[in-house]
Amino acid sequence: MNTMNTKPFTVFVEGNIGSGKTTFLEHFRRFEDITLLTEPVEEWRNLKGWNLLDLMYKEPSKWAMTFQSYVSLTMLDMHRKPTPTPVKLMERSLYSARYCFVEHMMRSGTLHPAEFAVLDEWFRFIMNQIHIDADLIVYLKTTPSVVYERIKKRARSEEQCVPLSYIEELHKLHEDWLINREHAECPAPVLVLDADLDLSQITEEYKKSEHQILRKAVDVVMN
Ligand SMILES: Cc1cc2cn([C@H]3C[C@H](O)[C@@H](CO)O3)c(=O)nc2[nH]1
Repeated sequence: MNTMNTKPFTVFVEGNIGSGKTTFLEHFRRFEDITLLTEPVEEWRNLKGWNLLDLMYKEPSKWAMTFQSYVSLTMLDMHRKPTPTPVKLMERSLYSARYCFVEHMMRSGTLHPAEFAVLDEWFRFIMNQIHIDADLIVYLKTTPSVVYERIKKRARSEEQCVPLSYIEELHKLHEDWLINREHAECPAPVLVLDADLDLSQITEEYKKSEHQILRKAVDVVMN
């Protein structure tokens, strides 16, 4: 239990669509000292009966603003959720929302510059007023062609029209952020895992992060 109400050791799990984030989080389900917060996709698929994810993929220019506004609200809710454990693992963050998805939608013209300006003001306000920070980012690094095949196999209905070019552009934005470190506002150390590995081999990769995350959890509890 995180009885001293200290801030938990916070980990963001980041990566492209289909990079295995949910699978990675499930690997930690068995540790009672870790709170897992998976991406609230089901909320994006059903907000009072509206499937915003599907609307966004079907008519991006019309629905990207609405979708990304709601994504940001649900991510902020996750960032703010009180955590009863010394460690908190979150799937994605307001950072990947801004630096990867919103950035791409602005660069590709899916978001009108005025819409982008509003989303960027919300992001800046939240960063200045609420101080959302990570102690560690786990980056599930993948090759676009590998995750593209997984997306096809996973067959989440809304994603079937996603072209490889979109995956490649999202990959580049993740690399700019997490490998080239282009955004100083998010200084957390990054642990890069090779997420191209298939399920049978990737457990070794997860064990690498397990040690680093759990050791930090002990530090948080002991100090
Ligand atoms: C923070 C954030 C997550 C996220 C996911 N998505 C999409 C990518 C996947 O198809 C689906 C689930 O991750 O939602 C998005 O368009 N914008 C996002 N922003």
